[in-house]
Amino acid sequence: MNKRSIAVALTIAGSDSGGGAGIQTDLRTFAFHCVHGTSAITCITAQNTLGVTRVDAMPKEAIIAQIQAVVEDIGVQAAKTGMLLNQDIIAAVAEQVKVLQINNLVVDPVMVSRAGAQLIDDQAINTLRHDLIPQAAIVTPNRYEAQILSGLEITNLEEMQTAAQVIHQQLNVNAVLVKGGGMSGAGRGVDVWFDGDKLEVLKTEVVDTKNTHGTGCTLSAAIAANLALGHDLWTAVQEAKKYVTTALQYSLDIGQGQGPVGHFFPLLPSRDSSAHFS
Ligand SMILES: Nc1ncnc2c1ncn2[C@@H]1O[C@H](COP(=O)(O)OP(=O)(O)OP(=O)(O)O)[C@@H](O)[C@H]1O
Ligand SMILES: Cc1ncc(COP(=O)(O)O)c(N)n1
Repeated sequence: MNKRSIAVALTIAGSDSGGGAGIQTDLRTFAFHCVHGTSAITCITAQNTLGVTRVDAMPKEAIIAQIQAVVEDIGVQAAKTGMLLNQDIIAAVAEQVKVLQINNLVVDPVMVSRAGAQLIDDQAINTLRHDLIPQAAIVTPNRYEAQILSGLEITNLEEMQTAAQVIHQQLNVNAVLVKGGGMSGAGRGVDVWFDGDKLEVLKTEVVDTKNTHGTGCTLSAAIAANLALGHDLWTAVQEAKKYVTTALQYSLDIGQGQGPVGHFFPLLPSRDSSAHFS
């Protein structure tokens, strides 16, 4: 049989039963990039477009076993973390990243929902800050997460830029991308990059849709996929930003609340096709 070579990426994240965020979104994003997706599930959420109704954590040992099973046999060129839920899980994941020498790690520090609600406790945030984020190639906080990590209030682009620099310095992390999905007006969709050298603003058009569920997961998974493919970090971030913008343009109007972004847009016969969107 013909042995094909393919890049491999790992997502360490939670399951979203509604398929709009978490593991489900990450694997679709990897697949779109022709990267083989592997996963370590940290928790199971009962979730839909209206919100989360229940969360069950996986046992720490089960999470460690999943990571080891993937890395020790298959090997990964890049990885991302998403919802890690509690301090125990964050510490276990940080330990595995170190011991297994997982490179090209994208940390999406899922702590606060877009609506501003804190999802993990203060102890967990400390462990994220001290044990996991310093091992990342890049950390991708949203507006509220960047406020927590920097200790600064963020209301405009200038404050996003200051926060990115403060996070870079205080957390000793290689690069920071502060995401602007939670900003208002024209600032929505404007992200800020800082790597200790270049301070860059990533701008795209504002996509006018309520269906933005899973944008953060999609962006971090796309960065990981591009790193797995061998792109440098800055290129990976720029490509991922383009991808999430198009995915937003093709977001899915399903459920009664906030629908997910669409990952396989080029495969759809037509945006207006009633067969797909009715
Ligand atoms: N309406 C929009 N138009 C254009 N880009 C957007 C829009 N909303 C979010 N984005 C982009 O999506 C990416 C994810 O950012 P966001 O701030 O939404 O992350 P998040 O809060 O982690 O996401 P989530 O809503 O999935 O929790 C960023 O690149 C951001 O600029
Ligand atoms: C399982 C899971 N993981 C992550 C998020 C947040 O995701 P996002 O920031 O992309 O909305 C979520 N809602 N559910």
